[in-house]
Amino acid sequence: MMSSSSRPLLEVSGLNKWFGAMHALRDVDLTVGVGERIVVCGPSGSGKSTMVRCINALERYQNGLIRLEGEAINADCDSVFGARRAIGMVFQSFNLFPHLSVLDNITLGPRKLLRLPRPDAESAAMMLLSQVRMEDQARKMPSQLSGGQQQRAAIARALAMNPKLMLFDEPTSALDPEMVKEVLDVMTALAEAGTTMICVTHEMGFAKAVADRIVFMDQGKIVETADPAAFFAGDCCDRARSFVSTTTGRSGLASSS
Ligand SMILES: Nc1ncnc2c1ncn2[C@@H]1O[C@H](COP(=O)(O)OP(=O)(O)OP(=O)(O)O)[C@@H](O)[C@H]1O
Repeated sequence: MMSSSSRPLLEVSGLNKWFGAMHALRDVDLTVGVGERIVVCGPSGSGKSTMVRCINALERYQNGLIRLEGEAINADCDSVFGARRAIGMVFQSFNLFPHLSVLDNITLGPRKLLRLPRPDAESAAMMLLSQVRMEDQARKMPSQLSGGQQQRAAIARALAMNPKLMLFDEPTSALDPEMVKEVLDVMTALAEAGTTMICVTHEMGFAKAVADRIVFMDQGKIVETADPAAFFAGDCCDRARSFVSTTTGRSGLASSS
C-alpha cells in the first residue's frame, strides 16, 4: 500500500483518448502506489482496455499525462520501450508466441532485452514456472497446453522481466469456467506477495478478496473509486451498484440512499 509520503509509482492525470471521433477516455485520473492492487470494472465499451493499453504504451493518447516513476509514457514517446520493460501485461487471449516452447516464451525477453545468459534466464524461468505451478510443462509448445496453462505461462513470461507494475486485461474471460480458478489463484498469490497490479476483470470474488481499491468505469470515465468493502456493500453510485448486482447475480446489495 502507498504511504502518504511516498511518490506514486503510476500517475495518470487528465487522460483523454479518441479513436477518430470516438471519445474513448474522458479526463481519467488514477494514482497507483507501490504494492497497491487495483481492480478496474465496468460495462463493455467503458474504456477499461483502452486505459490499460495507454498505460502500457500500446495506444497513443492525445491529452493528459501518464507517468511511471515520474517518466512520461505515450506510445510515440522515446520512453516507450523502457515503459514496456517496466510494465508486465497479461492479455485476455494469452498472446504466447506459438512457435516457441513455454521456456523459450519466458526467456526470450530476459535474454534479448536484459541480455541475461541463457542458463541464468532458464533457471529464473523455472522458478517462475514453479510459482505458477507449471514446472513440468516447460518444454511444451503453447498448442499443447490448456487455456489456463497458457495463461499461467503468459503470467510467468510477464513476471520474467521483473516488472514494477503488472497489468491484467480480463485474463480469465477467454477461459473455460473450470480453468478460471487456477489463474485467479496465481493472481491472488501474486497480490499477496505484494505485486503492484491493475486488473481489469469481471471476477468480483477476486476483486473482493484482493483489491485495495475498485475503480468503476462508465462511458470512458472513472465514475467511482471505492474500497471493496464499501463498493460491495452498495456504497457506490447507482451505475456501479447495478453493474455489481448484474455481474454477481445478486440483487440484494445495500442501497446508498
Ligand atoms: N481500435 C479501436 N478503434 C476504434 N474504436 C475503438 C478501438 N478500440 C476500442 N474502441 C472503442 O473505444 C471504446 C472503449 O473500448 P474498450 O475496449 O476500452 O472498452 P472495455 O471497457 O475494455 O470493453 P470490454 O469490457 O468489452 O473489453 C469502445 O466504444 C470501443 O468500441
